[in-house]
Amino acid sequence: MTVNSGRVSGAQNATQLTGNGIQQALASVAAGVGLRNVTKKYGSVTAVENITLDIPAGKYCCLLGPSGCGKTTVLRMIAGHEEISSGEIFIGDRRVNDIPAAKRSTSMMFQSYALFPHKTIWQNVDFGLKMQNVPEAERRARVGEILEMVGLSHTSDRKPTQLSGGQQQRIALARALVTRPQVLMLDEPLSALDENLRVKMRTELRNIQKQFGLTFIQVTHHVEEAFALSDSVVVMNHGKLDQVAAPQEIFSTPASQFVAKFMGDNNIFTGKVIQCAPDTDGTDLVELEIEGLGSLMAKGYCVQPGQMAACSVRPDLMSIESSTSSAPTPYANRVSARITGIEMTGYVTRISLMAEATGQELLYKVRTEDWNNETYAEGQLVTLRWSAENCVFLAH
Ligand SMILES: Nc1ncnc2c1ncn2[C@@H]1O[C@H](COP(=O)(O)OP(=O)(O)OP(=O)(O)O)[C@@H](O)[C@H]1O
Repeated sequence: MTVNSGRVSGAQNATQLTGNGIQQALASVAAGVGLRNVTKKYGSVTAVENITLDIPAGKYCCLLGPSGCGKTTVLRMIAGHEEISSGEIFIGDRRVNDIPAAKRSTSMMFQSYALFPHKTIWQNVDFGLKMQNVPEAERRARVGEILEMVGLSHTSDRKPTQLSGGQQQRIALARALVTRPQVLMLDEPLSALDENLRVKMRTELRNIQKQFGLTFIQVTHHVEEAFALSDSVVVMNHGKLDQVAAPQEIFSTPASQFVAKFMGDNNIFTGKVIQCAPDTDGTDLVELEIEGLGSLMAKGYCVQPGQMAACSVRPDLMSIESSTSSAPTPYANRVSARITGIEMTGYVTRISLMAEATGQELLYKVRTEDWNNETYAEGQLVTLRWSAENCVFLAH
């Protein structure tokens, strides 16, 4: 763990600083979480609908989705802060439906840190142990140990306002972990931080989770954050699970139009399935007829021809050629589009386009270094092209 000053502390040094004691203590209690057909209704509002989910012990899982999709409700139900309407929740082997929050062996870390302003850092971290009536000598050892783990022993006499945002966040983490929870819940823990600190702190969270083999479940609506942190991402849509998979899989093979859209920049085309042919890798090559654009080829699992469906292509997996080019290309998919905007964002340049025939807005992303060798200009008509392999068929 690196603090603002560049000093090395916490996660990287934890074993060295504290021996294996704390590592073993934390890792040995980490437990998986299971939800079985869990539903939550608030009056006529169904916040979470019949979800079944397994989060393995020692893994980092992010609940990702737009505002109101039910992420926080899932977190609160696991923690026991919200009663479930039906279904079952397990932490490790324990069915916790009827176990109150304080006895579930979970801890929650909030966006606002929720540190007590009038207590010292030491007292803040000690608070949970005191509530659990842990004997004083043990409390002293455990608070000292966890403060060392996050590299902030020297701040123990200070008040929270005398710490930086990043330090406060680390104290909030220490306070959540000092009780040695089986599962740590994190409710948007990074959203109060500025961009630079957010990236630094998410690396620290991930390092600590990995090094100590903890089970972390985090709520976020930031795609990049979920990708950077998670072993497994749970994408939620209107109270249901749309996709549960490793970040790489969600990025390369979104399971639904909703997931493809939520990733942000994907180009999505909606149309009718014309025909399918089995491909050598067990998937199907699917031909879609897109009104105004003609035929597009995608990879996925076929549905009944005639059915409406969609396909999605990432903006970095397209390429561009002059509309006057007559050279044959191996690309199955070609769309004529006009450049409407060029944005250099650093490593990547984003080119906005509009499909000439339909007016659909499209996005092409390219390494700035490569774009600088091109002579395309705003207003120019070009051809966007991409292969069937890079085009994901989306049945729903
Ligand atoms: N106490 C409540 N009473 C009534 N409806 C609620 C209550 N809490 C949440 N809801 C509703 O349940 C749905 C899911 O809410 P939830 O807070 O879980 O969403 P979320 O994905 O965490 O959203 P956000 O990212 O904005 O926090 C929403 O429609 C919300 O309005």
